Amino acid sequence: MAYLKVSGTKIVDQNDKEIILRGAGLGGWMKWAHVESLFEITVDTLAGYPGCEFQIRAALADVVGSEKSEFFFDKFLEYFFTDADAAFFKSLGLNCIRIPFNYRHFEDDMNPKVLKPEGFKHLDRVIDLCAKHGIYTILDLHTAPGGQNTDWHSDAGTHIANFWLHKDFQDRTIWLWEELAKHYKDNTWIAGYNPLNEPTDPYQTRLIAFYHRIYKAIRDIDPYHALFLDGNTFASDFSHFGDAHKGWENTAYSIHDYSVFGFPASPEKYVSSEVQLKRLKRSYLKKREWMDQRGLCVWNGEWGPVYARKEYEGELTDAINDERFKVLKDQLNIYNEDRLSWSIWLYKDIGFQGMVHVSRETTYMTLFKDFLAKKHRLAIDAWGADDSQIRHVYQPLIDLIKQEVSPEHQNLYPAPVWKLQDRVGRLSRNILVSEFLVKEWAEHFRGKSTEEIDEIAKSFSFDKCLHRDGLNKILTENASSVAE
Ligand SMILES: O[C@@H]1[C@@H](O)[C@H](O[C@@H]2CO[C@@H](O[C@@H]3CO[C@@H](O)[C@H](O)[C@H]3O)[C@H](O)[C@H]2O)OC[C@H]1O
Repeated sequence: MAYLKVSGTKIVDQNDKEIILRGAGLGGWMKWAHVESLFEITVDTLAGYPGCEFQIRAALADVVGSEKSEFFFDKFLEYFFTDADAAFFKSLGLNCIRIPFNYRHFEDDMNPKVLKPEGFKHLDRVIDLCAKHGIYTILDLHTAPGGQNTDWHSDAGTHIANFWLHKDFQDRTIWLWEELAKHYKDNTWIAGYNPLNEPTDPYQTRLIAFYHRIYKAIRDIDPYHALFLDGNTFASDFSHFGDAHKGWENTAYSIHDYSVFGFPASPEKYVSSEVQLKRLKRSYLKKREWMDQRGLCVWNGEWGPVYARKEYEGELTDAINDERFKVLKDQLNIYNEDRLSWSIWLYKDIGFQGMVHVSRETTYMTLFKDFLAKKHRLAIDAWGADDSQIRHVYQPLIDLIKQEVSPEHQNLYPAPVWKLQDRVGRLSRNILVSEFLVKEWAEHFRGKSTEEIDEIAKSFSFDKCLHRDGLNKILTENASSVAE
């Protein structure tokens, strides 16, 4: 087998046959995002933890000691994706998994530029499992040193994307990709590298300069794999890329096409009206405009609605989710017309967005039941959250800023993606309140034996997961459907 490559607007195999990559992101695995699964403490669908991954890891080590803590995380990584997951994924007709990972698996901040070989243990395992089932993978550096974006998933503990302010963080990232390229350059099941998830560079130009550097660094070692470059401002904006693409071969460009209609913050009920469909399409076309003007290849690296849960949304759950499925189908219709490759967010979590999710009956979910309910009530995972129960608490702060700050200074970058209320939500809930809950999350493990900790981690294994059948059916129906 040979490498996939980018040819014009398409991804093709060695015979120049078009390969449309359709699959999902493995969020919440080698990079945690609260909502995603383990901790859903802040927002990543991982695991339901609060705060940032590094805070959670430290808090668990404080409570159970570093040996048991490492044991837990290792087991979590193992159970989270096994042969059964790969077989199931493939059975849906999907062919690609985007694997987000945190740089901390490979490098310690206190020992910079010294490779932790153990970082490859699970990444290699999952890439190989996928290959065994005929699934391509795309490696996504979701969390770079210093934080390449303003959100919790860059694991920086702050909303300042320091990656853009310290050359040292950028140098370390270049170094890491060189190590990854050395390790993976011969692996043809890897469809490509996605060097930086959702950058937010307020000045735009530093991102392009960084992409030139990373392109050269990777290409010097690995001339084979395709690169998937995210646009600025959470993969939504290529307006400052100019002619930069002329220096980059075998490169696709990644948009993240989340629609507000798929979230609790939707301004209205989604009914697939003509006006709504136009809005859905307009926002998608705007993100890919720069590529379309130049005949470049587009990959939708993240998208997808979030879902209501019976334990929180009660009787409204099914109606809400039917609406979200409508958004999903309408997005897919648009993508099919363009023969678009996509990676929905995400494969597995604790019930927010995943194609499969950990059952409420498992040890992890039982242990954290009340904690997760509190997190949900406090809406500390600001992204995708329903903040209706606590909005009144933060509204005075928003009003104060509106009253005291002149309108032209109220919308700070990453505006317009972050509006004033989003910024207040991220800083006050996602960062501040979350920080207070990190220790409470870790305390659930106090006194647990190694066997008990293993059982908690096992909650994430495929056989303990429920399937979001509505979502999976729609994905299967669209896995290979394209306009001729
Ligand atoms: O780790 C993932 C992370 O990559 C993902 O990032 C968020 C993506 O959405 C961004 O907001 C959207 C921007 O476009 C608007 O049109 C949408 O309405 C917004 O939802 C957000 O700022 C990013 O953090 O989120 C999920 C994480 O688990």
